[in-house]
Amino acid sequence: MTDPALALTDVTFAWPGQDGFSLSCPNFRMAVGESVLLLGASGSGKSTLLSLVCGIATATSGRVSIGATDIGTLGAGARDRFRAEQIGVIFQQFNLLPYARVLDNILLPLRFAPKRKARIGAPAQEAARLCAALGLPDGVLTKQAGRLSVGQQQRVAVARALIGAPPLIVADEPTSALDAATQDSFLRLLFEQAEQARSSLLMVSHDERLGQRFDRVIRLEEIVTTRRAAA
Ligand SMILES: Nc1ncnc2c1ncn2[C@@H]1O[C@H](COP(=O)(O)OP(=O)(O)OP(=O)(O)O)[C@@H](O)[C@H]1O
Repeated sequence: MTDPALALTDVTFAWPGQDGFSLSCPNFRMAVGESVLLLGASGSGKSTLLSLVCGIATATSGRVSIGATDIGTLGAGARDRFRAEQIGVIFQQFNLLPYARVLDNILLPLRFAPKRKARIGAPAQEAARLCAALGLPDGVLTKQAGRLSVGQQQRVAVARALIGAPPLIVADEPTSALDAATQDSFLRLLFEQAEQARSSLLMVSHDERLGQRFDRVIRLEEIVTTRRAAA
């Protein structure tokens, strides 16, 4: 039997601190190649859940598995390497290095992921292919990332997540800064490239209009129970 792309089983987690926010997720699974949109209001715990999926935060109890690997069994260094190899992350604020060239930003995850790098013959050519497929202009690879428009930076963040075809792409509100027409073309390009790489795609958003393209649309409260320690 094939392992799911992602499986959360009996997961609990609490942020430290007096007004600690905690959540539990008894069971959430994504099949290989599946696309899922998780909807939730601001502050409902979407980014917290993604941090658990990426191993940036570690569950207090339960299991978070990517493919066959329970990431809770990995030490901090091994978890960082595993994330670089297996997960393409698109952050809400893109997290590009503004003074570095676009090319260096896109190739950054490969530096920590030799197997992901080995999947590509020529990294610079693959970066150029992704930029063209994502509608970025010729010559963009040598530009400083911080000098691009917001929409272009968003596309660079997608190219960085997709390079080397990681099995799982995780995206935190990646369209929040775009107008409706740009959102649509951005999502189309993201889906095309994720499908080509056969990556599963987990996106969180508060925007219900994004749902049409996804295999499944789930409200966070369907899979997660949250609590705040202090009222
Ligand atoms: N690093 C942190 N340390 C302590 N508490 C945190 C931390 N990050 C988030 N929280 C708590 O977790 C709660 C949920 O936040 P989270 O960012 O997961 O929600 P969200 O649904 O992604 O919100 P938004 O849509 O506004 O980004 C917050 O209200 C906050 O109290």
